[in-house]
Amino acid sequence: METISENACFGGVQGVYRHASAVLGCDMTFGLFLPAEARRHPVPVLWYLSGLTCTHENAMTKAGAQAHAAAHGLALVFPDTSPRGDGVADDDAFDLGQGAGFYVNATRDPWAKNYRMWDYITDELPRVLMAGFALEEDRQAITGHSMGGHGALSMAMQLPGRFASVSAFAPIANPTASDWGRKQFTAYLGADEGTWAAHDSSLLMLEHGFRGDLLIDQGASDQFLDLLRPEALAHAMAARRQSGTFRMQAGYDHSYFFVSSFIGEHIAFHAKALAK
Ligand SMILES: N[C@@H](CCC(=O)N[C@@H](CS)C(=O)NCC(=O)O)C(=O)O
Repeated sequence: METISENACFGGVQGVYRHASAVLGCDMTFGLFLPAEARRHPVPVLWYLSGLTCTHENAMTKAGAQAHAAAHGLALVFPDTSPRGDGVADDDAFDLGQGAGFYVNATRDPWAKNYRMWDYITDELPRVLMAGFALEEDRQAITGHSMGGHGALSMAMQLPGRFASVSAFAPIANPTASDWGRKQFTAYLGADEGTWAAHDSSLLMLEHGFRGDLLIDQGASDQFLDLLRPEALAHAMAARRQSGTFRMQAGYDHSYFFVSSFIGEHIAFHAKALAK
């Protein structure tokens, strides 16, 4: 693993690191914030999965998360959103290919060779992190924005016991019924919609729910509401009688101004769940 940068940040360190990913078949870059406590003992960790067009850098520089993580003694992981590089398949559209891995393991060409973001986030990167840094493997939580909210919710529901809590900012809540989902699942997973359900938070909510603490924030003035379909997840939570909070935030759009407005509440929410 190569250190790209390490900067002092709220008493801790904001690092950026690169490693060779065997799962994705390319080099991957991630951001990791370690609070001051990590110098003395392993600390709990909050994963932040980003949305379309993002690298590890967007949330790391725009969400304003580090001050809150430092206050609660939490580490933050900021992974990239897809495999990268000249030899990795891509598409001209911003919502397919590099920057748009959708947190699935692709089974269709040309994507199958590198696009295994599910395995990367749930298996390979955790092993890299736990081996290399002072992190507590049994105290993890997950959040994400948009496509990353979809990834966070899917992983939390599919991996019971892994995450104490899950939250999401404007998640792609019902991708099997949205052009942010149907297009990508057709490309990555093929036309058989039976394989898609495992990656739809509203369907997973109806089938599994989440055993742990759950918080969703959605801007009521989000320009992508018709693609995100928050109502499907809200209906599923009610039908499942899922404990948790779903908030429509008046006036907020899809941007990082929305994320940064509520990140402090999300981090406090995860810190409380991780302290149980
Ligand atoms: N570029 C796309 C929108 C992409 C977009 O809004 N991406 C969100 C996540 S879905 C994001 O976080 N963008 C990067 C940023 O704001 O830093 C468009 O104009 O339609």
